[in-house]
Amino acid sequence: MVSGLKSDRPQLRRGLCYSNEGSGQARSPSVIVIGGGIAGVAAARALYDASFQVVLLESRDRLGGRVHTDFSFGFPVDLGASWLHGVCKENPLAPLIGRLGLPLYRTSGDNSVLYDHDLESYALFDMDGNQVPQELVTKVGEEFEKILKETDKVRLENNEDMSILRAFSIVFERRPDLRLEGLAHKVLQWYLCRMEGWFAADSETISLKGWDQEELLPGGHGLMVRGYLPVINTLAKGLDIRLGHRVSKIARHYNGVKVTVDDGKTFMADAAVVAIPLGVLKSKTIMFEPKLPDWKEEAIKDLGVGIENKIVLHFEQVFWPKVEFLGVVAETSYGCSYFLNLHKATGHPVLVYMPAGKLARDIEKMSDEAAVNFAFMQLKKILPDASAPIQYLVSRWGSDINSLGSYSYDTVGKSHDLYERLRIPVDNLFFAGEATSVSYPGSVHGAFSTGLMAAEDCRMRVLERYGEVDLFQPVMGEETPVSVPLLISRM
Ligand SMILES: Cc1cc2nc3c(=O)[nH]c(=O)nc-3n(C[C@H](O)[C@H](O)[C@H](O)COP(=O)(O)OP(=O)(O)OC[C@H]3O[C@@H](n4cnc5c(N)ncnc54)[C@H](O)[C@@H]3O)c2cc1C
Repeated sequence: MVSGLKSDRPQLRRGLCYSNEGSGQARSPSVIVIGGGIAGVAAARALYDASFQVVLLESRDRLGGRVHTDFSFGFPVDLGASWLHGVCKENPLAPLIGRLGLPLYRTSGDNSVLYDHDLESYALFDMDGNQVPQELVTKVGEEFEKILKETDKVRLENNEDMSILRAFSIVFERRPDLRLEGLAHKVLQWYLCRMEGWFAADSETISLKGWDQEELLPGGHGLMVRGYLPVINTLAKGLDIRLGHRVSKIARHYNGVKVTVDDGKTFMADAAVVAIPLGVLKSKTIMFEPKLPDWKEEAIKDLGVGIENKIVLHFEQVFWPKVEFLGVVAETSYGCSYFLNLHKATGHPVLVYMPAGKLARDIEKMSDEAAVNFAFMQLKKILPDASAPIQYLVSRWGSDINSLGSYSYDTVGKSHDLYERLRIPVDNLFFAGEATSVSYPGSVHGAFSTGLMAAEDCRMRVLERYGEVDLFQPVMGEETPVSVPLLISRM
């Protein structure tokens, strides 16, 4: 339970002795949070409520990071995260979403195939615009599950890791009866395409050993109908936030940290929470002094980061079937595609094209207009009478220097404990963000939890140094969460 929604901040206690570059002034413990995504904002909120002096440095001119609700159509549309994965009270974000009264629209329930789609929620078409019969979609969905079970056997028999794609081909060699032909094969490729979307990566790079190690909460998947931004804004209320502050150097000393931003300005504190994306850490654009230990650098290098994007198309009116997803099946998963129908959840005539992996990377090389045209051409294949969009939005999470990727995933041959290694603190640096979440990587609720965890570790460590652990409120665990039911429509 985040204590961040308390309106009255406990009184700062004085008397902790902190030497700031020789100033020797008595002051309260202090922390710099780097990165204003959900992880950073949650950490900053928790430490502020635990009476720390907190400053949050964010490189963009907005908060939220990979939570990005855009309002340029006159209503909220999420260009980054839009689902709450696991619509249930066990979800770490549920108390906050419940208390804010934010409605959720469930696109799939507990009976999801693989992770995020159930069999009733979509309409699939071939390239000629013929709808795939629903019985075939259901049958192939069941076959897909059987194939996945067979890959499990392959995993158990082999010490060496391999890609999901390789495991599929081994299964087909052993069980030719699971091979599908013609239209059924194309539908199977569509399932694979959806699986690749979940990891934002291609099946030849996803680890057989690691792909299902995350924890899936019950309750299916719910779209945040009013966008995710209210969650960020609530957590950020009253904090000292410096937008447009791109951190370029993080130096740690025996008694604190010194953080430098692009224009040379420096900030000092007892500790820092580093809540920047894995892609940015990989790019080495932030200098750590002294350098991070080898085990941390290796974890940064080895954990995968994939790309998923959204091309949001706003139409004059609805001309498509009333389903959650529209899909195009093809010979290869690269050729398949899908659109999320936002009309069902929000009432607005909007379709969201969502490419992932290599396709997303290829589309990022195009101009916005060309990307929109590409998505529209996919739509025209299945609905030849489709009218052109009146407005659009295009995300570029792979090339945006503030993210350099969409979310993390397990690559072939690398251990799942990389997430934990990314999280482990180094001296007075505490790490947070989706890529530090062992249980829920690549998600908003996972990133949120790591923010709280880093805040609590930081609080303990800083106060232990002064022998003051009992003087300050714990970051979490003392409040009994108020149970407010989630507002869910569909199912
Ligand atoms: C297209 C897409 C769809 C997604 N869909 C879902 C979904 O439906 N449900 C779900 O649960 N998750 C989804 N995710 C994943 C989810 O968005 C992320 O896991 C989560 O938002 C990550 O939060 P974070 O705080 O770890 O990182 P971020 O939100 O990326 O925050 C990091 C912050 O650090 C800032 N920063 C970067 N460099 C610097 C620097 N040098 N100095 C200072 N600040 C810096 C960034 O600007 C950013 O604000 C999706 C992601 C994408 C991209």
